[in-house]
Amino acid sequence: MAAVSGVLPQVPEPRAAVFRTFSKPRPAHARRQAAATKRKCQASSEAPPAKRRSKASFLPAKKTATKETRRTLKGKAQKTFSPKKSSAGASNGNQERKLGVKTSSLFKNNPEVPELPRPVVKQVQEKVFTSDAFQALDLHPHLISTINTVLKMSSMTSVQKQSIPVLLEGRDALVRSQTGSGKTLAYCIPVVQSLQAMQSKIQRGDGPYALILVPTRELALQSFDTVQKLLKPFTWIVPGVLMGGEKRKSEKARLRKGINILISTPGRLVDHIKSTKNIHFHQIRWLILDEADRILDLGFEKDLTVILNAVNAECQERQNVLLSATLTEGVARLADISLHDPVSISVLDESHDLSSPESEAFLEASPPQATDELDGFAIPAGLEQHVVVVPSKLRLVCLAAFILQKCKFERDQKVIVFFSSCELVEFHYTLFLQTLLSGSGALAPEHLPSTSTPLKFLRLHSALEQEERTAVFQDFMHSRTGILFCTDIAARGLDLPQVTWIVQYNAPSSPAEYIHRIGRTARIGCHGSSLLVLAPSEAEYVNSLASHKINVSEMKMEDILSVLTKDDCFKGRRGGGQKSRTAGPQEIRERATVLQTVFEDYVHSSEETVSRAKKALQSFIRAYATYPRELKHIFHIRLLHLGHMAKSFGLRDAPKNLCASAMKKKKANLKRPDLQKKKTQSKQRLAEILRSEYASGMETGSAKVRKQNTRSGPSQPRGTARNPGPASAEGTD
Ligand SMILES: Nc1ncnc2c1ncn2[C@@H]1O[C@H](COP(=O)(O)OP(=O)(O)OP(=O)(O)O)[C@@H](O)[C@H]1O
Repeated sequence: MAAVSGVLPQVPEPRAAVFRTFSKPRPAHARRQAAATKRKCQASSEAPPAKRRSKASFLPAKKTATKETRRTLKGKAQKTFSPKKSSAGASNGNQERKLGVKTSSLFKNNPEVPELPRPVVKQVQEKVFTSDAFQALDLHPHLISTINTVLKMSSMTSVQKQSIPVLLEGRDALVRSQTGSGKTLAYCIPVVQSLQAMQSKIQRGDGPYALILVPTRELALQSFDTVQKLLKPFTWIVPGVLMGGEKRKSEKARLRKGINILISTPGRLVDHIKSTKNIHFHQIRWLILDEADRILDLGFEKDLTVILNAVNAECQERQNVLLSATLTEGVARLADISLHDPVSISVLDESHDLSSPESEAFLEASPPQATDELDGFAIPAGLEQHVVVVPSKLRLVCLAAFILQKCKFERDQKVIVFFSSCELVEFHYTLFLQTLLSGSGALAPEHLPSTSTPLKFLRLHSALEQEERTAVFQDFMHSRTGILFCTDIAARGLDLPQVTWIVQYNAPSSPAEYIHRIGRTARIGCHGSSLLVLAPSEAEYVNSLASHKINVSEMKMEDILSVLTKDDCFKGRRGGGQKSRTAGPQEIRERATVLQTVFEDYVHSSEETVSRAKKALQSFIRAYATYPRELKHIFHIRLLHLGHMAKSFGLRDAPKNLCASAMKKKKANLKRPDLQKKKTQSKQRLAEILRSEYASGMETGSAKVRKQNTRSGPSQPRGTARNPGPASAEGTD
């Protein structure tokens, strides 16, 4: 068992203070220094993480931007929404008049789709499997037979082959390998092996021997499931999971009885540390941080400090293991000073020669050197990445066409679509449910897609009731087909079998999140594809990805839209009911316009639906404002055409007060100091909401917001979440 390090060098980053507490209690002067840094951290951690910190605002940053936006809005009012003027070509205008729709031209006045940069990058790759069987390891025979018969696995993956022996030796470790390469078992097997082998047999009442922290509730359930299976022959070791959304009382009871391998989200564990007498850590032998880079994110800092202080106060020696597909140099540096003699395990193959022995993995005794983000992360070999550039007005029809293509005209497709906020998920989920599903929609029954494969829409985000969240997760997990709309809560760690496509409808806020999102497909040596949707002004993002060794190939929007010619439910009245044999660009445009009209008709069918669309648009703009500084030159509100963007929410007009009212409010607030205090409070509340995924679900702040949203009661669509409120641009909703 590794002894943990003593006095640590001073590290300026606030995160370092948290990380230091991996160590056992330190001398007084170091403690004083750490306390001061911790106070600083705590103060700073009141605010949401830097990339989410910018206040949810849709105010243009500069005067010039204001002018531009006004011009945009004015222009929009003049140019669009007049059936006479609408022109996807003259014939399209005719068609619209015939249909009596108010849809403006989707294909006019769009910015030119730029030629995409084609940087040549050599992607980092890893070999997933080895030829070595688990029998090669020094494991209890019952554990091996459980792996073989219950988990139905025979040979080890590269990361398992490298990690398991090292961890069984008692070393601290930093483990990095690509998504879907078997990291969960890489730490679960050594934990179970070491605990079952303890000389004095573990008693349930001893409490936790291993603490596994994961960022989301679904991941907690998933890891719990794996541990439970491995423990089948070792019934005296009791696993347990703590996560937000469950009744605190029942968790307390389970803690009282005893949990030996405790899997938890940080927020919920902190709640129990603060409020549950029966929780103690004096037996802890293992501390595991799965998705370590996420857990060490600023948003978790406060919780992690509480947890590590509680553990350090009671336990002197333990093994620390940090794992992720995207361990950055920053995390490695912190680990270097905090862990005891850690081993860095990185399964990399930059040579692309997957057959060479060196390609399997390399192992360094010390110091740990997780590759810097800039060096690139490994991407599964079976993953084909695509990008499509779509003018803002056409985003919605393009997404719908892509989904129809995959899930209606192809078999056994399972698609995950990532959005940047809960509100966006809710809006698109309801819209597609109401318009594209038989019997429920704005399309007249004879105009419904003659779905051979029925479409199945699901959605997952942190504002759903836990019960529904778990049900959706299980449903999608066991479905052969389906479309899951979600936020980044589904981006990390989830192992959903047979996902064929990942769509990033809103671009992620970092290359790491890009890697984790696409990593929900092409797992454990399988094949899969991903599609990133960009606006013309965002095309430069391809270069940004390339600088992280991420290679995407272009897909053409016209090719995606052409699926609409496969089903005559999208045909206008012109040209009778026959299926068109030769679908030219004009035909595609007309059909896209019909589909857009269906969306717009639904959105404008009631004040309620218009209001929801407006809120979703606002949520999009707020999330857009949270891209980190280094991406602001690509993702900046000033670069967006709000009128065009409104169209992608089925709105016929850009909400006029979108910018103006927000600006008025800001000016008025500046003159009223009494409101400044309120503003700070609401900022804090926003921070709470942003972090709700990791919270216990018992905080008063977030509960209030949920309650407010519940009040909308009957007006909410079926199954609508309690709080699809403001959410971050990534994984914290
Ligand atoms: N040795 C093995 N043989 C066959 N399948 C395996 C093996 N090890 C793990 N798997 C399976 O591979 C899948 C991915 O494993 P896991 O979820 O642990 O990946 P991961 O590396 O943690 O991914 P992520 O980085 O996305 O969290 C799971 O379905 C798991 O059951």
